[in-house]
Amino acid sequence: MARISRYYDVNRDEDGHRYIDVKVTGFPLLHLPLLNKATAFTDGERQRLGLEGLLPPGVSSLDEQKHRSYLRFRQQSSPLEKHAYLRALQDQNEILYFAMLEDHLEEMLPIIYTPTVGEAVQQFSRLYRSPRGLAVSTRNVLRAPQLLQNVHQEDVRMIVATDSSAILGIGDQGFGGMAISIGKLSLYTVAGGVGPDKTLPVELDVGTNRQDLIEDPLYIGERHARLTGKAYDDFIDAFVRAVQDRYPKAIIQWEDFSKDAAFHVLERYRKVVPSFNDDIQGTGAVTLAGVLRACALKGEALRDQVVAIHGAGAGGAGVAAAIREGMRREGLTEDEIAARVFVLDSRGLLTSDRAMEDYKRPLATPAAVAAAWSGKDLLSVVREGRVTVLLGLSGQGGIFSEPVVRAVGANTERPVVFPLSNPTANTEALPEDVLRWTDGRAIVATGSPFPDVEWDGMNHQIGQGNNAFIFPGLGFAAVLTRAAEITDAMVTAAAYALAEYTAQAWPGRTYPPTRALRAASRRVALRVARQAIDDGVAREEKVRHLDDAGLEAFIERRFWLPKYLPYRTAPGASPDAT
Ligand SMILES: O=C([O-])CC(=O)C(=O)O
Ligand SMILES: [Mg+2]
Repeated sequence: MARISRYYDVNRDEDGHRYIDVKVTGFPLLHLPLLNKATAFTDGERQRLGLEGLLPPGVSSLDEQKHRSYLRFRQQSSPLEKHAYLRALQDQNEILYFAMLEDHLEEMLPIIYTPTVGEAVQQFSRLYRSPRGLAVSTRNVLRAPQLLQNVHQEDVRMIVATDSSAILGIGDQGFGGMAISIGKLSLYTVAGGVGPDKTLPVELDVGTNRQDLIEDPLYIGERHARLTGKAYDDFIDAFVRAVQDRYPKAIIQWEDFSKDAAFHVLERYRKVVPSFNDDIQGTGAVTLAGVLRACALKGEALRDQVVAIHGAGAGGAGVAAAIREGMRREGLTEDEIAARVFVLDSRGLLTSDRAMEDYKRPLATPAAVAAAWSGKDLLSVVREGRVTVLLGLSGQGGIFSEPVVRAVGANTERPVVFPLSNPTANTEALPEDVLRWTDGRAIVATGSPFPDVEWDGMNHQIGQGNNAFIFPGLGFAAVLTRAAEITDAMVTAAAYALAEYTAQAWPGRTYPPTRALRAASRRVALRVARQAIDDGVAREEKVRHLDDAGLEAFIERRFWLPKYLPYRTAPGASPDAT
């Protein structure tokens, strides 16, 4: 018997079929999103579970419910309205929400995730309707163990936690970052196979430095400046300890922490609790995968490229590390790599003789390499460094100007230009401009979704280089293998798995279309699980001796799918007991 929730367990009958033992009946049952089947409760269930008269007489199938909900979805007048509609559905009936998402993934992904989730973050206090996830804040963190006890789920395996200090490319968002944790976890379920009963979105509300939020009477977060230094560390320590006590099998995904905090938190905890930073490692891996594909399309190797990364926050630093690792694997020495990977922050090229934050030091170009260049700004670096691959992680919309993109185009027949910042308004250049400025020669991918571009009679598909192609498979593999730690090699394996899958299933593209997110995630999960076993961090006995076919079957069997199970009442359940 699996302990799932304070309110129900999943059991198997004599024939091995799964059913749910509910400990709640009547009205409260209709208000627990993980249990509510709404009009799909059968007549027998309605009688046994105290629901008669509380629902309209018609009994619907899941398919009929999906149809009804989809029609309503289509009637919503804007992406944000659609987002609010889907979130409300998720808070009423999670099986239906995920079943519908699965059917319409390509259409709904930009609604529940980037870019619309960016608006939902900004409007969070105004859109707020019902509770979801865990709100740890400066007023309750001392009681973190009790907060975790208040969560009804008994076996959480996947947590996405943000302190909202650097949401997407839009900065400090206070409590609103909760929407990102919620959105990422929807992808864990629909693409990564982690059941919604096993996921927990978390907002670490350490305050906000946004005076406009603090003064907004409708703001629902803590109204004071962000904790820093020891107070910040104590806060996160208390959270991590409480998670370890209550959910010893949980993996944590750190999301949207601003640059220094991102590295600090990752390094402080990655060996304490299995965890990874999505913006450093997930973005790094997804970018490496797309650049490897772009090189293959060019008929060249990564080792032949010169790469400029504009933006030295968590994403930029993670991408630099991933590209360097890719070059290392193709046989380049550290000196050769240092002369081929250039990272720029808002003050220009990072060179070893310049002042900069500690975490940027390893990304700096030896001063000698750029000593004779006329400037350290982006255009000079592209021209004088002979850059062939330009990657945008700056969060600055439009920063890839026409002269910059043309300069990359002058260095190579097939320039690779990835404006990766999110959401859409932060994209460093519009795909159609990049293609126009390079006479259709560029290979373009973006972080947020963009439609295909027609140029000179040719259709150019714009790949979505978003960490959504990495984290669901990476996290799912970590959950299934019960990884003691998420190693760098596991993250790199995710990158190569995505490139391999794309080459096989979608040749000619840099990234798969988002409708293939689930297939891509399964391949990522397979390769990451293998790497976890090879690295000796897989604590799950059952996977350690499986060959690839066995591992694939194991992943397949554990992939959660949205289906209604039959209900029985658990012994001792009384009507209306909660
Ligand atoms: O959420 C996304 O779309 C990708 C991501 O992690 C970010 O931009 O911070
Ligand atoms: Mg992020």
